[in-house]
Parts: sequence; C-alpha cells; structure tokens
Amino acid sequence: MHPILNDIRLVSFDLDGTLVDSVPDLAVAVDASLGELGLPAAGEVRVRDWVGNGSLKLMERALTFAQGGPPDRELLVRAHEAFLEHYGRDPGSRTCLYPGVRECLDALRARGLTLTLVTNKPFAFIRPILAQFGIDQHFSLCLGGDSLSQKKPDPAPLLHVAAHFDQPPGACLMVGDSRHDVAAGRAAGFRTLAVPYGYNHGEPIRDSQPDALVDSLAELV
Ligand SMILES: O=C(O)COP(=O)(O)O
Ligand SMILES: [Mg+2]
Repeated sequence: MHPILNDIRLVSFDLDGTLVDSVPDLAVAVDASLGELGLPAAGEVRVRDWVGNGSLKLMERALTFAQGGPPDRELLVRAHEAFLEHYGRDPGSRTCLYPGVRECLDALRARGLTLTLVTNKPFAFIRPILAQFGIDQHFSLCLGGDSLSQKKPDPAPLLHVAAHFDQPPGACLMVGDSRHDVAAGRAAGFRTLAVPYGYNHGEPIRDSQPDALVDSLAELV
C-alpha cells in the first residue's frame, strides 16, 4: 500500500479525469448544444480544458469561446438545459475507465476502507456512469456538484462526507485530477493525492502541491 494510506479510513474520489475519461461524451453534448443555438462546435481538445467546475461553468466557457465573449444569463440557461438533455441521453458510450482504477477500488474495499465519490458533475449522471463499469457498489456515498449548495474547491462536500461517516478529516484522503480537488481536500483537512492524466485547465497538477502524486491509481495499492 502507498504510504499516504497510513491511518486513512475513508477515501473520496473525484470522477471526471480521475476514474473516467469522460471528455469524449461531454464534448459531443457540448457541441450538440452549441449547434442547436447556431454556434460553432468547440471540439474535444478545448472541452478537455473546461471540465472541472460543473456543467454550468462548462457551458459558460463553451459559449464564451463560441461567441467570443461571455454569454448573457438567458443564453447560458438555455445552453445548459440543452447540454443536460444531450448528455443525459448518452453520458457513457465514449467514456472509459482509466487503467488501474478497478484494481485500486477493489483493493481499497478489500482493506475495509469507506469509499465515496465527490464530483462537480451533476448528481443524476453519476450512477449511470459508475454502473456502466460495474463499480457503483464500491461507493458508500456519492455527491454531485448540485448535491449541496457549495461544490469543490469549497471544502463543504468533503466535510459533509467525513461527518456522515463520523471520521475526522485527518483520517480521510481526497483523490483527484484538478487543482479544485487539491484545494478542497486541503481546506477540509484531508490528505490529498493527485493523478496527472486528467483535466486541470492545461496546468500541471504538481503545481497545486498535493501530498502525493501517482501516475496510475494502481500505484496506491
Ligand atoms: O463536471 C465537472 O466539471 C467535473 O467533475 P469532477 O469534479 O468529477 O472532475
Ligand atoms: Mg476531475
């Protein structure tokens, strides 16, 4: 086991960019929504840098790109509704589990740790994606970006999870791919572990100074 797991009882995983590469499906839904509004497609490479602050922010970034400036509220609401509809129709067919994820989850559960999922993705999409890979049963609690009034980088979702399972934050680990995961984990008093292969707005995750960094979640176990 990786030394960062010493005395850890609960692990909170990020979803997009940490457990699954979901950008191919996100990009299709973003581009379909832009197209419906008569705007040009953004493409997967751009969408990759826009994921991490939830679906509303994703569409705000997409509209800002497509129109060359920030959208007004009404357009943003329409675009977001279109995104939720398109993504909801097919949130997983192009999405893959990253290497090492399944082994990591199996081993941590076998060790008796409580596993939770804290994503900024809307809650409704979490279970279908986890179920598609048969890993939904590993998670004792899942929170989406719309589950509480605050989302990462705010520590509230992590503090909620720790309190729910009656664990002190020092016995908890946040595992994620973005600076928002590291910031939320640090602010909550969790230990932080990052992976470099996900989505971090084009920046190296090392710059966020997580407590540990692994190339694959298989290295954790
Ligand atoms: O929906 C997002 O913006 C990203 O979600 P994540 O928190 O699972 O990376
Ligand atoms: Mg992420």
